[in-house]
Amino acid sequence: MSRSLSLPAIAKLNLFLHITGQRADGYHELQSIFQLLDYGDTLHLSSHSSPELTLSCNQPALVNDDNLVLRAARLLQQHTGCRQGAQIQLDKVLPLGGGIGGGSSDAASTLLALNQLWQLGLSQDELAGLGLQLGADVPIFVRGRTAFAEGVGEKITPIELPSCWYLVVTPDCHISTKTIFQHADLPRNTPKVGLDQLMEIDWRNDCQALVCRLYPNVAITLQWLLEYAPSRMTGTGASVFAAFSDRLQAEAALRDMPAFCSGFIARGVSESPALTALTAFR
Ligand SMILES: C[C@](O)(CO)[C@H](O)COP(=O)(O)OP(=O)(O)OC[C@H]1O[C@@H](n2ccc(N)nc2=O)[C@H](O)[C@@H]1O
Ligand SMILES: Nc1ncnc2c1ncn2[C@@H]1O[C@H](COP(=O)(O)OP(=O)(O)OP(=O)(O)O)[C@@H](O)[C@H]1O
Repeated sequence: MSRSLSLPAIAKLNLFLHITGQRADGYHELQSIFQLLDYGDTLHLSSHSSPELTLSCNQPALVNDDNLVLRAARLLQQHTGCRQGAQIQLDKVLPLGGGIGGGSSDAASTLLALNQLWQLGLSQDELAGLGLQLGADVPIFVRGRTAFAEGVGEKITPIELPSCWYLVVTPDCHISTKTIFQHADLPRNTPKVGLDQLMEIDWRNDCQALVCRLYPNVAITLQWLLEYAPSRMTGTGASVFAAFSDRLQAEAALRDMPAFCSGFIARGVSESPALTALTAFR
């Protein structure tokens, strides 16, 4: 029997990002707050009884075997031995390589949706574990909560933050996460501190100074946004963001952004709209 489901795949911001060490396998240990937003891509999925997986996308260049949507679907088939397949359409709106987790969120929503459509009954812990094999940012989207995160981002403590509007602006440079994490000049020894203390100090992103040096357009964009409100970079860039209590103020800034940028405004949410949609589907 064919079943269908549409799920959002929303963006995240790293409200701060501390790099606290490096593991033996090269991955970096972090402390961060992942703020989920109510804005992102949409996935439309239909299951069928043969194992083929097909992907279509409004950005045809993203249709390839390495797309995280297909990698997530294949991983789920391999892990469970499931012989069902799916036709998946990805409506992509999030910028690529923006530090807002677009690909990771697509992967997480694919895992959540196919677990439902194929009636696999995997727990959230199992799906988060599978997600971690695809990328460090995938588990947070599987769990679907704004959270304080440690480890490589997989040790998650949900938190409630005051609701506000975020302006997210992405300059026209594509930054590879791997390149930044492998750079010799990246600071890697910020001391680990408790969440209570982190809520008291000024927030910063340990990747920001290096990225601004390597990509002048990120530095220019940040300087521009700082005229409106306290601003920072998210993840390994290239996007920068600022919080506003009033949407109109965020809109005024968006109208003025540098010509080489794209941007959007979104509300910070405690629960991912993907999780909300999934609960309604059950
Ligand atoms: C910067 C963040 O976005 C913060 O949320 C994430 O840590 C990045 O997560 P991601 O994009 O899912 O990254 P992955 O696809 O897992 O890793 C890409 C590459 O970045 C490096 N990497 C990534 C995450 C991490 N904690 N340490 C690392 O050193 C690794 O070299 C890896 O090969
Ligand atoms: N579904 C997908 N959407 C976007 N990019 C994808 C997808 N699948 C694979 N990719 C590849 O991953 C690269 C990085 O994409 P993504 O948008 O997730 O970066 P990012 O926002 O920097 O992520 P993060 O915040 O997790 O570091 C893209 O350039 C693209 O080649």
